[in-house]
Amino acid sequence: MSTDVKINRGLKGIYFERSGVSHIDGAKGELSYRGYSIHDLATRSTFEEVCYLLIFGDLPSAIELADFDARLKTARSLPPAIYDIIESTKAGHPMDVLRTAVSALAALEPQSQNVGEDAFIENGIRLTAQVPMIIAAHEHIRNGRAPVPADPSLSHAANWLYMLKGELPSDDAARLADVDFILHAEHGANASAFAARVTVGTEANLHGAMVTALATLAGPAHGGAAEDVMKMVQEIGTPDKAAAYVKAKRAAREAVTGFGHRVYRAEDPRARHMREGVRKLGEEMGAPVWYEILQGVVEAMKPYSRHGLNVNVDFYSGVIYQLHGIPMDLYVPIFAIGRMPGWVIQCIEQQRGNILIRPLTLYNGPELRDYVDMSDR
Ligand SMILES: CC(=O)SCCNC(=O)CCNC(=O)[C@H](O)C(C)(C)COP(=O)(O)OP(=O)(O)OC[C@H]1O[C@@H](n2cnc3c(N)ncnc32)[C@H](O)[C@@H]1OP(=O)(O)O
Ligand SMILES: O=C([O-])CC(=O)C(=O)O
Repeated sequence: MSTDVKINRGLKGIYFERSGVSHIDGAKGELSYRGYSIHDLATRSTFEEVCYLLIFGDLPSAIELADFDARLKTARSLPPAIYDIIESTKAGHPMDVLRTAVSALAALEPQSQNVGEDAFIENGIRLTAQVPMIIAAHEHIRNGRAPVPADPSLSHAANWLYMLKGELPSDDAARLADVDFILHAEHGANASAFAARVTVGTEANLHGAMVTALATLAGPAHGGAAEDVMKMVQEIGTPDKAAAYVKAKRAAREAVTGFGHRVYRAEDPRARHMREGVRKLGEEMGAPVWYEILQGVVEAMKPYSRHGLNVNVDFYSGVIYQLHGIPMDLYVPIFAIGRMPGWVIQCIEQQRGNILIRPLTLYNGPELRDYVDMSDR
């Protein structure tokens, strides 16, 4: 057993592949998709345009966008058996229900077994349209209501809110959801995209990779952070208690949720758009206290920021969802709605010139020893 092997636990700082999709400059706190700054995309683009950009590599022309939008809208349907599966699992966490339903779609829709780039694009577009339908249907079914059918006249974000709430969202609410999806759409070799790539590396189909990605996103160190931030804000209760909360967490050497990132050593560039969203929405709704609590935590964390420890994308998103009256356990599924195109393109990149992803673990168990029969143990 070699002892001089360098082990990179958590694959920190390791390049395992090349990717032409998103670029993250962790030191400067910059992010771009296909060469376009996240700030331009968040202020000037729509989620549909960003999906097209991520999957096909360039911003769409008006005709290309209309065609892509029509494909997404045509895909807004679920086999009836999915509603039965949601009914029988309705008491579970929405992320478990979503993952189970996506897994069932693989068994129910024969085209999900197809592999190759065209199949991944086709199945990726279908799943991108179906994922919000599953989440919204579950929310209605668990509350004893019938699911709200999709409205083909609405954008992806507006239709999501319409299916969830059963009423047309305001333009501002739809745009905020649209921006949220754009900001969450893609982020390189994050844990869930990496997990999806591992699945595709075995030549498995896209639905299998999406199940892997959903399972991986659910954890509190990744997509689960927004839900935990909202719980933290509720626990803190009033802005004057934020400093004491942070002090106690740091004294116990516990992580403050919504802070920290494997790659960023400056503020996550996505956070600024969500921060502005919380501030504006809180003021408009006469509930500025949530924003004030969050800013109290940011202030109290400053002495601990020597490693560039800063807020990440999910520090502000939970409060936006709360102000929209969305249940806390839907926060991770909302992240998944936005991340669909990122996962799809990561899987497409993986299967171009595919290679099995199979690193090594350095053995540190017992030396070879003699087998002892049961009667002698
Ligand atoms: C969309 C996303 O997935 S973004 C991430 C969402 N997750 C969260 O918000 C959960 C809270 N954050 C964390 O748990 C971590 O920051 C992670 C898991 C995201 C990243 O962890 P790592 O890459 O292992 O962080 P890393 O080890 O480089 O941390 C550097 C230092 O900052 C500290 N640190 C990191 N995150 C936090 C935090 N949230 N609160 C307090 N201290 C922290 C570490 O303890 C470490 O300090 P030390 O050197 O004195 O021991
Ligand atoms: O990149 C990461 O490690 C996590 C993250 O911010 C994301 O997936 O959006």
